[in-house]
Formats: sequence, structure tokens, C-alpha cells
Amino acid sequence: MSADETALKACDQRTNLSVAASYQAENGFVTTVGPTESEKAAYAFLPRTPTDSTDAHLVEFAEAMRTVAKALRQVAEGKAAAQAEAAEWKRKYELEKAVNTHKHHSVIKGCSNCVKDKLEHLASKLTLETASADQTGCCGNHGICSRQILQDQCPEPNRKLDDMIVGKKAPFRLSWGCNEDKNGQHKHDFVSFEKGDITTAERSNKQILLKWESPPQTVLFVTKPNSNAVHALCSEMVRWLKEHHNMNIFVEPRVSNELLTEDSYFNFIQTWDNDQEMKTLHTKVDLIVTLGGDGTVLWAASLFRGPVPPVVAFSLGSLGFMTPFSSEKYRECLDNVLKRPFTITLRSRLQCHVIRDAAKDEIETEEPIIVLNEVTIDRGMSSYLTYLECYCDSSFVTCVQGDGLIISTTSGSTAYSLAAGGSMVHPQVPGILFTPICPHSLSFRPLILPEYVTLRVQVPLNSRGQAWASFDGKGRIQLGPGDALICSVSPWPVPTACLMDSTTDFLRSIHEGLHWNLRKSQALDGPV
Ligand SMILES: NC(=O)c1ccc[n+]([C@@H]2O[C@H](COP(=O)([O-])OP(=O)(O)OC[C@H]3O[C@@H](n4cnc5c(N)ncnc54)[C@H](O)[C@@H]3O)[C@@H](O)[C@H]2O)c1
Ligand SMILES: Nc1ncnc2c1ncn2[C@@H]1O[C@H](COP(=O)(O)OP(=O)(O)OP(=O)(O)O)[C@@H](O)[C@H]1O
Repeated sequence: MSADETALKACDQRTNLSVAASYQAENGFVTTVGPTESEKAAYAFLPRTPTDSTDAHLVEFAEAMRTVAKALRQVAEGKAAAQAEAAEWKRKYELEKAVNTHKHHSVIKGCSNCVKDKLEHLASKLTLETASADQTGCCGNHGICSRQILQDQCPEPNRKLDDMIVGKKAPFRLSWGCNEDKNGQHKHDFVSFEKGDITTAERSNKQILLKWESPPQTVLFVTKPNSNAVHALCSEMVRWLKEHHNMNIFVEPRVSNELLTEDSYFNFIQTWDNDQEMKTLHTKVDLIVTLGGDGTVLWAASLFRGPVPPVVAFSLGSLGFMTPFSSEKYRECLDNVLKRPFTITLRSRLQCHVIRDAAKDEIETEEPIIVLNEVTIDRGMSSYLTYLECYCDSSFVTCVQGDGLIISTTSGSTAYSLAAGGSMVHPQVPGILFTPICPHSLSFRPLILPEYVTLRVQVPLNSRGQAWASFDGKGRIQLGPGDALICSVSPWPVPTACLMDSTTDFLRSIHEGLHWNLRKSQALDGPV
């Protein structure tokens, strides 16, 4: 065999080595890449200097072989590294599976006294099995299952004082409601990388149920101002909650004045005097009741920059995308919400920071501005186009030239973003909407980005005009050249009680609120 043939054969075998390594990884083994006999022959051939040969072609060929051998080794090494990583993932996955199996068995053992508790108004769709207060979790073997995802355990500053005033805040448990499952196993969402195949597990019904672990005691009323109907309903509901449920009642300072002026009977109501006291509201309030329209829900949410207690929103406005409850049936509704498990929609919010050019490395506001609908950056009074540079994490997105940009939550997708041509998105879809306002470009379509990104909107130094940011339609802030707005999803969503479940409520609101796709059906007669 000639030297050339030997070298070529070595190359062939080197390629086969990768295949062998790959096969072994698929069978759960990881090998390091070592030289074979033919490889050794190739390597023995390669160091021979061109002066050994008089053939110029052979010199050229030897160089080429060197390059090929180098490339093959790099490929094989890359593959070996990938296989090692895959094996490490597999090991971690198996370890986690083993730990979960162990936990699962302990939980089943510990919850033999599970109480089967069906939601009356959702009996046909959702079922929930609850654990007693001292149990940490519960899963069913009766074709029912639930999983604890969050427990309200906020630190309670000034706890002694607060307990004296309103008692202890009612703990509750949240669980995924699951469709009945024949083998009683909850299907978790996970991505499997086993054997190189990527699969997602079957999805369960993801309605979230809230079940009180002890009776709620404190309700905060947030009401639309300057409305006689709202005022009358508020005073009636406060009386009813006190007399039928013996609840502690918080109201806004304005409402407290109104009620006390009306009747000294309302002496028991509580309020707050300053921002500092308002900041501790979430540690005392079990439930928020809003009376008004969507604007009142936005207002209520804005009172809580951190954790938000569940909101029960009664509709006394014109549209009501976030206000599913009818005020006429408030007794029945409040009885249900106070005594039984109910479904909630977890509405994500956005946290926004303004960064001034003058203080590039400092965040202007110590606390972020939190929005439930959207943050809008527009041209305000300026008659020039806005010129905004937008970045998503470290990637450049685009330059907005037009009237402005809306960065919206999915709850806000049916508000301003919709009017600007954005899509309507179910409030539980994890995403951020990026919707231009009157873009001066035919190809600028709205985007929906994943919830985990951070967006930065920058007014460039050479921008002709200023820009203004507004938050849920309020609190306008001027952004000059060089200023930026940073925006990401807040860790504190707003849990709103559903009338039915979040999907039924969402579809009802777009049908009733917007008359979505309302069209007369075609008659039967006509072309066949
Ligand atoms: N062109 C527009 O559509 C436009 C312009 C400015 C502001 N807005 C919206 O108004 C909101 C502020 O609401 P407000 O009540 O304080 O002001 P508002 O009293 O001016 O009411 C605005 C309207 O938007 C509706 N709305 C609010 N949030 C909604 C939501 N999530 N889904 C569907 N409709 C919703 C309200 O029901 C109301 O009818 C802003 O967050 C913004 O989304 C819309
Ligand atoms: N508790 C409150 N304190 C101060 N302002 C409030 C309060 N509740 C609501 N508002 C403001 O009052 C305005 C109107 O409220 P809301 O949207 O609830 O009523 P509406 O306009 O009658 O209803 P809809 O939005 O359904 O038409 C909004 O701008 C909102 O920000």
C-alpha cells in the first residue's frame, strides 16, 4: 500500500471513530477519543518533511492531509464534548427523577386523609383535592389531582400591631386544576432530551384554583370616584360584609371620609394615612373588591407594587375586560369567593425603570413603576416622528419611527395595543407585546416576545424630538435624547377571580366587550 493510500485509509477510519463514539453515547456510554492503528499510520506519515520526497504533488497532498486530520480531530473532540454534556444532563435528569419519585411516594403516604372537594360551579370541568393545613402538598389517586404552586407567606412587618387591628392574614393554597386523569397521575410539563429526541409531555388543564386554608377576614374596597351608583353599592356591600361575615374592612382615605360623613355606623372601617402604611397593606388584606370598570382594577393594582391579594372585580363601567362579576349578584358571588375554592387568572405586570442619559449607570426611580396594561412611549406634544432604538436583552430589535411604541402585557393586549393593531392574547400566555403606534413603515408588524426578556427603549442622542412614557395611561414622564426605558416582567402578578375560568371569561369579554367577529350567518339558499 502506498503512503497516500495509507493516509486516506486513516482518514476513513477517523470518520468511523466519530460514528462509534456517537453510538456508544446513545447507549449511555461516553468515550474519550483515542487514536486507532490506521490513525497512528497517518500520524507517522504526516511529520515526514517535503524534502523526503521529490514529488511536488506529494508535498501539497501532505499539507492537505494535515488540514483534514486537524479538522477531523476538532469534529471528534466537539462531538465528545457534546456527548459528555448530554451524559451529564441525563445523569441530572435521572437524579431528579429519582428524587421526585421519592418525594411523590412520601406525599402520597402523608395525604391519605385527603378531602375530595369539588368546585360546584366547575364540577363538570375541574376538580380539586385539598390537603389539611399541616400537609405540604397533595396529589390524588382518585382521578383528581392538584399541586401547590404558591403559598402566601409575606413577611409581616409590625406584626404585633397589625394583628391587633385586623387579625392574621388568611393563608391560601393555589393548585393547578387538572382534567380527570384515568391513572390519577399529574402530567407535569417538561422537556425531555432523552436519546437526543426533544419531546414535551402531555399538557394538563392549567386553570389555577385558590382555596383558603383559613377563612379570609379582611377586605379592601377600591372604588371608582365621583359615581353615586358606586358609592351607594359600596356602602351597602360594606354593611353586608360586616353583618353577614364579620369582616374587617379597609377603604381608601377618600371613601373613608365619604362613609363616615354619611353615617357614624361606619366607625369600624379602616384606612391608611400615608404611603408607608399603604405599602404594608398586602400583609393585612386577604381580598380586594373593586367597584368600577377596568380603570378601577388598574388603580387597585397600582396600590400594590409588590404582592397583590386576589381581586374580585365587580363591573360598574362600560367595557369590563377585567371585571367579570355583576354587582346585582354580589351576595352570591362574595359568599362563593369567601367560602369556596375559586379559579383565578394570574395577570402578569411589567416593571419599568427610567435611566437618564446624565446618570447612565443609575436608575432614576428607586422603585420600579409597575403596570398591569402597558407602558407607552409616544411623541406627546411633539410634531416630529418619535425615533426610538429598541433592544431585547442584548439584541437590537428595531428603530421605531412613527407615533410611538406600546409595550404591553397580555392583559393589556385588549386595550391600547389592540387599538394600535396588536393581537389579542389570552392573559395567561407568557409574553410581552411589542406594538408600534402608527409606524411610518409598511412592514412594521407587531411582535410578541417571550416573558423572560428585558426590553430597552432608547431615545438616541440625535433624535429630533422628545418622547413621553406613560404607565397604564397615567403618570407621563418626559424622555430626552440619551434617556432610556427598561422594562421586564414583574415577579408580582395580579390574581383576579374568574366568574367561570380564565379562558371562558376571556372569550366572553372579547365577544361581549368588542363584538368580536360578529357576523350574520349566511342563508341556506344560494349557490350549491
Ligand atoms: N386608543 C386607545 O384605545 C387608548 C388610548 C389611550 C389609553 N387606552 C387605554 O386606557 C387604559 C387606561 O384605562 P382607564 O380606564 O384608566 O382610562 P379611560 O377611562 O380612558 O378608559 C380607557 C378604556 O380602555 C378600557 N380598558 C382598560 N384596560 C383594558 C383592558 N385590559 N382590556 C380592554 N379594555 C381595557 C377601559 O375599559 C376603558 O373603556 C390604558 O392602559 C390604555 O390601555 C386606550
Ligand atoms: N379608586 C380610584 N381612585 C382614583 N381614580 C380612580 C379610582 N378608580 C378608578 N379611577 C380612575 O377613574 C377612571 C374611570 O374608571 P373606570 O375605568 O373604572 O370607570 P369607567 O370609565 O366608567 O369604566 P370603563 O373603563 O369600563 O369604561 C380611570 O381613569 C381610573 O384610573
